[in-house]
Amino acid sequence: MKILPTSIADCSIVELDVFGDSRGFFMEMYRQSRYTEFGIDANFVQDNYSRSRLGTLRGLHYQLKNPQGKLVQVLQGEVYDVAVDLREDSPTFRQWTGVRLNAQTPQQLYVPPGCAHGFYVLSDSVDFLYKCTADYDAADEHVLMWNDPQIGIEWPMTGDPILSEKDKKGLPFTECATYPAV
Ligand SMILES: Cc1cn([C@H]2C[C@H](O)[C@@H](COP(=O)(O)OP(=O)(O)O[C@H]3O[C@@H](C)C(=O)[C@@H](O)[C@H]3O)O2)c(=O)[nH]c1=O
Repeated sequence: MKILPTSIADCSIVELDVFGDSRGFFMEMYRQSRYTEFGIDANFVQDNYSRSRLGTLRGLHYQLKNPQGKLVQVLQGEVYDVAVDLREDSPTFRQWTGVRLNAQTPQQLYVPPGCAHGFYVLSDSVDFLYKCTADYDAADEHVLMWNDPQIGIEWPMTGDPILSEKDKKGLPFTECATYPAV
């Protein structure tokens, strides 16, 4: 296992060890003690699985009162995965990072609490699995507009993305509540 930094503070790429043999392969997808040892000291309480079709964009989501750290991974297909730092006291406040995640490369992205998260689907379909450090709370969910010009995410996209009704109503950064400095 290896941890690679991204341009966002505390947001890291996790490279997983894969053990291949004549039967196929084996990999550990999460072991709390190892992640803690490697600096991802998180207590995950919920696992989510979604399937999305080509051209779908989910996000950019965050919970304000109960922020969720997320450990995300693609089981089938490929996405462009994005985190936007909304922590006012972070050195990378207002910045974004994007990483291609696919099933062929055994990688995860750890998105710390205090970031908005979203992904864009680059393959015919995507199976997306992720762990969260806080329970989902629909009443606490906020959506940052995926194409906010002030954030300026460079999505590798052609044409208009497929969005949920909720994500179509995402707010521009200037109207989004952020995480105050503590
Ligand atoms: C996220 C979530 C949704 N749901 C329900 C609510 C709704 O009826 C249905 C679909 O929800 P959504 O449209 O919000 O699903 P989705 O757009 O996939 O939401 C997810 O997007 C990615 C980018 C994230 O970062 C996640 O944290 C999560 O917000 O599933 C739950 O029951 N539990 C959950 O944890």
